[in-house]
Amino acid sequence: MVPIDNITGVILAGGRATRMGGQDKGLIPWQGKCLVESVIAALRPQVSTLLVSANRNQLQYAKLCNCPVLTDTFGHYAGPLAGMATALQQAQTDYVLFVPCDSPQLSLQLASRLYISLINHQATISVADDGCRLHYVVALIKRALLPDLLTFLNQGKHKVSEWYAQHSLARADFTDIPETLVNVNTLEEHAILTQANN
Ligand SMILES: Nc1nc2c(ncn2[C@@H]2O[C@H](COP(=O)(O)OP(=O)(O)OP(=O)(O)O)[C@@H](O)[C@H]2O)c(=O)[nH]1
Repeated sequence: MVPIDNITGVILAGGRATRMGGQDKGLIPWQGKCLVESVIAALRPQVSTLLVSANRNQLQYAKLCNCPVLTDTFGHYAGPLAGMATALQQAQTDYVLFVPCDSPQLSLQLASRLYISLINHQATISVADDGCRLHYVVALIKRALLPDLLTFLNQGKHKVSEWYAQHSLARADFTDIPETLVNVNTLEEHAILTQANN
């Protein structure tokens, strides 16, 4: 059984979105709403508490998501790990499920697959694998890793894959539903995905 009561869900929305021309990705249109609203809808039933990690438009995120919005405390736009660290500090649960704000088709099996994989591999981090690549910011992480992450960041390091490589990492299999991990980084990808859903 997946311990939903013991999982905090965190939407990472604190990037610069340079490939999107600087537009805040979570707030771009998606099926008549903002993209982050689709992420929230998929994540909410799978976790006990929700948090958003953002470095701009915090009021808008708070209204749309109806949950606390955290601003990175480890440098401005220092990368996803900075948002993860801030969220791990705030979370009260043993597990924290991170998702990006730009993946509008997330599976309702996300938490269960990541959790089962983490337990089966006796890992501390579980990452979604679509068969072609790992989605580093779709991950279930044990909150107990916070001190280690702080040490890593305090060394001036920011690379997600480098930090993960220092830990026991499980790969959760999403090869049967890779479309649930698709994210939109550019206006072109946004247009293609919008068209595919019409
Ligand atoms: N909290 C926080 N989240 C971040 C930060 N950088 C990236 N993210 C989030 O992490 C996820 C993956 O980020 P990327 O798409 O690789 O980077 P990005 O800055 O959003 O976009 P590009 O500038 O186009 O690479 C997205 O959901 C981002 O919002 C950051 O500095 N802080």
